[in-house]
Amino acid sequence: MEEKTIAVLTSGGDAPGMNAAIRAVVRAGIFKGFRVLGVRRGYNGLIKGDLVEMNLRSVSGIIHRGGTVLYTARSPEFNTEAGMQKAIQVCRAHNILGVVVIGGDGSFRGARDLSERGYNCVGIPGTIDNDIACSDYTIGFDTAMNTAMEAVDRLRDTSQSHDRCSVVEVMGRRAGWLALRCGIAVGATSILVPEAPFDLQKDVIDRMVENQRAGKQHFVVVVAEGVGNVSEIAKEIQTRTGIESRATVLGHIQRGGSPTVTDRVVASQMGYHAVELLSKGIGNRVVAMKADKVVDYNISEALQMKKPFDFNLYQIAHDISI
Ligand SMILES: Nc1ncnc2c1ncn2[C@@H]1O[C@H](COP(=O)(O)OP(=O)(O)OP(=O)(O)O)[C@@H](O)[C@H]1O
Ligand SMILES: O=P(O)(O)OC[C@H]1O[C@](O)(CO)[C@@H](O)[C@@H]1O
Ligand SMILES: [Mg+2]
Repeated sequence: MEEKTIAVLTSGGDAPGMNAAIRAVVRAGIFKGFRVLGVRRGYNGLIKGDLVEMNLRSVSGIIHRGGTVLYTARSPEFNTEAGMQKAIQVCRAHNILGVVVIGGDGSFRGARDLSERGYNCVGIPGTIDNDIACSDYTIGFDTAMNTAMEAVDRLRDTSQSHDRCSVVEVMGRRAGWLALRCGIAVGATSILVPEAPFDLQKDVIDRMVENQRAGKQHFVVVVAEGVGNVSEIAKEIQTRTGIESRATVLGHIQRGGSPTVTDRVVASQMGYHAVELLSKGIGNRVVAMKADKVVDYNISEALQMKKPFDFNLYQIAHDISI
């Protein structure tokens, strides 16, 4: 009798906690009697057949490590019918009946397409952006927030010593979740996110001047990547307020590092749940966290959902930062 085989891959930007998810998938898979294959470098590995046999020990000592031991990639080829067909041939050749895809929304589109062609896929939200609409939480978000917060705490030390304004860019091309929470945690004077329109004069400059009159001498402005160029924003702030302003881009530092407890635990729960679905012959699902419960959704439905930005928290940040 042929062995039942499942595969696991990581795709899109890496996120701390992806390794914990891989570990859970491999261990749960073996526990449920599957042969488990690791696919290297996302969908590129599925196209090329870059597969590695996973056993209980191949995921030892990785739960605390950032990045992904399976490597990750963005694969334009998988987005084409020819690329998809190559991947299907590889799945067929290795008798793969299901694939766990750990990644973001783009990766889930690939998982949906593969499911529609007969290969059960289950997505696990792994991205520091927390921008998966169907899930309250995405693996990597907590670690990234803490990394960004610690970095801005350090910036604050120097901006305080020099009576400066620190304009800090945190990651998030289309999502301001990281900026919002990090901004509150560091007591930023202003937080700029792509979801909320802003007026530089009213929402940043006037607030700084008002705060300065009340005795504040240093400032932190947190800006999400998608909002615009932080060097230009810093220059504009300096010109209009006369307060010396410096820009810092935190960049990929936010994607690395050892995952927090939250990321390790959520990754373990989601990995286990994904394997449970596959073991019941269920695919075309995204695992999600809703009100502290692990649930799952149809991928197409999940991709159509909208995640309303937390304007209430945004307002709180605004009101308590004067
Ligand atoms: N519409 C699609 N159809 C098939 N595959 C897709 C599609 N969109 C994306 N993919 C595949 O998923 C990969 C990852 O997508 P993307 O680069 O958008 O990252 P992501 O998973 O959204 O993660 P993040 O945005 O957090 O970095 C793409 O390189 C591609 O291989
Ligand atoms: O590392 P790359 O490919 O430049 O992608 C950067 C993007 O990926 C993310 O880190 C999400 O994975 C976004 O916050 C950021 O905009
Ligand atoms: Mg994405």
